Amino acid sequence: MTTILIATKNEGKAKEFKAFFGPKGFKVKTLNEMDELPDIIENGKTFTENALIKAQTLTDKLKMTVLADDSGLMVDALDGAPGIFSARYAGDHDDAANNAKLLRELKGLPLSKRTATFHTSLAVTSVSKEPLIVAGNVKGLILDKQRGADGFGYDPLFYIPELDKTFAELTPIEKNKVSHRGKAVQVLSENFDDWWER
Ligand SMILES: O=c1nc[nH]c2c1ncn2[C@H]1C[C@H](O)[C@@H](COP(=O)(O)OP(=O)(O)OP(=O)(O)O)O1
Ligand SMILES: [Mg+2]
Repeated sequence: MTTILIATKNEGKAKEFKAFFGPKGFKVKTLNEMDELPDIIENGKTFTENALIKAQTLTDKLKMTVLADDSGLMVDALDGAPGIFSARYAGDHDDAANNAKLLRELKGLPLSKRTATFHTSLAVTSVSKEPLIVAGNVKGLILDKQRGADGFGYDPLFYIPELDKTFAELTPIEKNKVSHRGKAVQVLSENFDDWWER
């Protein structure tokens, strides 16, 4: 059985990928189950570069098949910030502080000008293979206060007008149908088997 390592410590993310690779006959592991990890310097200028750096560094060191996700939020009124710096927007990796900072930065701006895009880049790497790279995006609006209790990160502020709900008001299955990560996984599912057999 081939093992695929999901290059994340975020169990919420990992769960979605386990649901995808488990039925394909892969044994799925996350970084939380590895004891020796190389230092990974995510110094890319794009989500895709960072996902690729994470995945390829782990494949090179561990000789394993690896999937890495790099994702984040781009707010139009902030010229695309926080972007690749989404996890550390307010300093630490702290969702509450990040959301508070986002609300401060957008204070007073009407809803129509609070447009934003969530992005996910996925990179899959394996020994002596070219990387497989896919992406997904979703557009929404940043509310002026949080709504909903599910999800993680910026979910309580990210509002989908068509659903009249934030990501934090959706079940995981509902979120997957419309989210950046759900769309990227959809594209992955259309390309993975061909790439793996190549
Ligand atoms: O669906 C999402 N719903 C809400 N927020 C989200 C989502 N997707 C990414 N985000 C935010 C959270 C974090 O502030 C940053 C991701 O950063 P990102 O480096 O990809 O993930 P991470 O550090 O949580 O986990 P890891 O690097 O171990 O995969 O963007
Ligand atoms: Mg991260």
